[in-house]
Amino acid sequence: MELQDVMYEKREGIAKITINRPEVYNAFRAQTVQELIWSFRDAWDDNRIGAVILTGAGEKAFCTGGDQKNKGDSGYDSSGGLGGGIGLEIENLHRTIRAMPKPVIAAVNGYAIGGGHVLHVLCDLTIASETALFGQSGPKVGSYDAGLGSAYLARIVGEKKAREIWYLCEKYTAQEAKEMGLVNKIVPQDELMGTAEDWAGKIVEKSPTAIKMLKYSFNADSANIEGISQIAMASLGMFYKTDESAEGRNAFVEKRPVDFKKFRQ
Ligand SMILES: CC(C)(COP(=O)(O)OP(=O)(O)OC[C@H]1O[C@@H](n2cnc3c(N)ncnc32)[C@H](O)[C@@H]1OP(=O)(O)O)[C@@H](O)C(=O)NCCC(=O)NCCSC(=O)c1cc(O)c2ccccc2c1O
Repeated sequence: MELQDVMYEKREGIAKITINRPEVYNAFRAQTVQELIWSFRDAWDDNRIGAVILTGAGEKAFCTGGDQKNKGDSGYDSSGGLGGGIGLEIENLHRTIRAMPKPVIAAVNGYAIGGGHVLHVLCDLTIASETALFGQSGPKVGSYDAGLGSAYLARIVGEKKAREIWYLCEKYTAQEAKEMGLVNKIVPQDELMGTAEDWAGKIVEKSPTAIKMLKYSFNADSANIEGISQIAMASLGMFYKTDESAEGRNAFVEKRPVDFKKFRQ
């Protein structure tokens, strides 16, 4: 596959996948998600690879979720089909990160917001730069991830904190995220990739079968949430067609305060 939105490299048993859309803070469009799936699947299929690092280009953002400028009145830019009605194959991307038998390390170099936050949550490990900022934003922009993005998040940070994260849509520092158990390690920005590579290298030295079985075992406990995700994504496909959802996207794109008052019933 010819990659436009993603950079993909493999070295010494480690695959590195970089979302490369810094002009929109590494927000993803349908093409980006397809390229991410392709890259993860290649790393999955390559027996020389033992661990994957996911990061974002530049120093501003890891990923800020769905590209709001590429979102039309019925979802993102590639509607229907495998996108399940939301126009993005995000559910397949989530499943691929979880199902691949090799640990995925998120190297969070800036904002991890919205669907970008969900991506790091689903990675096996998260290493953050001191300047990283974390948070959900769906309810501000007319969206939600009512599957793995909420229920699996609650497994990590606890029910109260997960509800706070989604209901208030605040941003949290790397230190706050670490205290919640969302981040494994914080390092200075210029040490981020070196540390991620160091951790990945330590994994690559281990028994691949042991690592695979451990990942499957950790996943098994939350596997039922994938069923909830299917229902959530299907409902989102319908929600994206509403004026309420459009108001959230329009307010962001038009850089104005959002007004959901008229949708309160
Ligand atoms: C991340 C920010 C807080 C940064 O704010 P700051 O003021 O520092 O910078 P700017 O706002 O000026 O941003 C710089 C530049 O980048 C553009 N940009 C940033 N994020 C996006 C984005 N997501 N889409 C499109 N463009 C973006 C921004 O417009 C600027 O460009 P200019 O040309 O105008 O200079 C702040 O940027 C921010 O809050 N961003 C929005 C983040 C957001 O709301 N994301 C969530 C969207 S919903 C989502 O991600 C989502 C994805 C899924 O896949 C789902 C799947 C299933 C269920 C739900 C999903 C879901 O909700």
